[in-house]
Amino acid sequence: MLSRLAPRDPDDIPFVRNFDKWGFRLAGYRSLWNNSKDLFQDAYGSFTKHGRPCWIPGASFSKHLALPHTYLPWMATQPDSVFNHREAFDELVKAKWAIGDRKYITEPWPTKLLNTKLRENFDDLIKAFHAEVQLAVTEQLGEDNAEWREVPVYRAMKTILVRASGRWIVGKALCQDPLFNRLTVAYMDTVFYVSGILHYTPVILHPLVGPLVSLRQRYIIEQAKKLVRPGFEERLGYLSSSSQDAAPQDFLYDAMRHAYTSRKEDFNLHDITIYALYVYWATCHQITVTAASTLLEILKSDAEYATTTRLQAESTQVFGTDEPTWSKATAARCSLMDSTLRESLRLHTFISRHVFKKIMVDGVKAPDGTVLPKGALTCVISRPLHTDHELISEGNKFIPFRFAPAKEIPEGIPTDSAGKKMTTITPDYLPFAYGKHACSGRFLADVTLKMLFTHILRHFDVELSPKNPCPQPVVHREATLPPRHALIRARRKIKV
Ligand code: HEM
Repeated sequence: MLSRLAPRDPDDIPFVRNFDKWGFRLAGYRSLWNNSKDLFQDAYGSFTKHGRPCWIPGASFSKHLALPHTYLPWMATQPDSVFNHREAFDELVKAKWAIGDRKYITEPWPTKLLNTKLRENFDDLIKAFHAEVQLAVTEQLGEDNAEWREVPVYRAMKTILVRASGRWIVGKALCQDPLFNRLTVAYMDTVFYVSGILHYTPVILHPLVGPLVSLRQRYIIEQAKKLVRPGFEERLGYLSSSSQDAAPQDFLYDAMRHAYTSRKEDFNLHDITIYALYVYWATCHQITVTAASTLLEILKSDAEYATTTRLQAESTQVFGTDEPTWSKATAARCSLMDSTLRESLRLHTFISRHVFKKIMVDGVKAPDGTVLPKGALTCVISRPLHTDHELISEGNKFIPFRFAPAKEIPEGIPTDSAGKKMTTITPDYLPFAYGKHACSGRFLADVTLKMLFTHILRHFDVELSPKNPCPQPVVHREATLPPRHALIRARRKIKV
């Protein structure tokens, strides 16, 4: 039935809210600016939920093609030469201005390097993160076991995760340098600032506006290069040495070695610094949003679900009272924590759409016969899908343990979603995207988030600050973020 109704000509694909028509066009772009939540809900409810693609208002006064999530298994079989995610990201992020150049996104080698590291050195990455996370948490939450410390949760999570991830990105010395970490955070924030402004600037003006809005980013890169230089020079020595055993095991060295042997044009301080900053942005931003949102939700849901008590009990059951030993296997045993994280990702992903691709060729035909136009930037609308009451009960409510194995779900909690893991991707759960370019770091994110929260809950009393008893996520244009100034208070537990 659907295939008979499917548009055979790309020009027949419908527009949400008729935004192609005069009178509706401006309203469409205005909604993207000030009410994207309702706009995406309409596109999902009227079209994509029912298996039909539609055009939605897109970046820089363009249009994007929202595809039904039911296309995903078919899309996953298509090569990058048909659906390309790097080209889509370049267009969305405006990499030339926001990152420093297009190549940092479009070149596949840094991601390949990272994927190899994630595959072959997973345990070393966990060890590096573990070594740093305890110091980073103490730095943010303090050591006082008498007085509460008020902590801005989003900033604290960002600082902790940047410092701890830095251990495997740039090594111990640099990841403990507060100035370098501040520059890294500033770089990450400026990526969004620059791409956000260009998102709402007509393309024709980008060559004028781009250089101006990216001035700050270029300054940050120059400052970061000064701090990376000693580590860069130290690593140069190892490149020519016959013994690699003593060489640093971080991304900085991996990137230098790769550029030295296979990519001479990138073998310089400038490019290697930006590749490292780009890796921070790609690996730390989403995990920070998840960490801050999850901590706030754990505390907000405590009264109804005894969330902190149950998570603490689980950690004692899995690890006893000794310092936990972390691996994929021990993390997998923390099923209540796993469920809490999946619930947080379901409700609080940073953006409302996922699986961005650019169609690279003519005549691409979807399984229902719809012909998709070359050049279109496609996405799958995710937030309304994640919260659809027909797919999940009480879809808009944070229910921390709903995904735990059925026998562990406390009484009174819906069991229709039992047994789904945080890292298991399906066409209706897209925080990590879908297909062969889905997040390859999700298993590391899984272990590191569990490590972080387990450490906090075991060593600190934590509660919401009385100054903000019920902090709510903030919708900013297309992004949903934890409230920037939300405070928690923390106090070190007294050792017994
Ligand atoms: C909660 C935390 C995280 C979320 C929600 C997340 C989400 C995502 C998403 C949506 C993509 C797909 C982008 C696309 O459609 O092309 C992605 C890609 C990727 N992520 Fe994550 N990510 C997280 C943490 C991490 C971490 C900690 C790492 C590494 C240590 C990582 C490494 C990667 C890599 C390498 C890719 C590119 C995969 C490829 O292109 O083949 N991510 N991530």
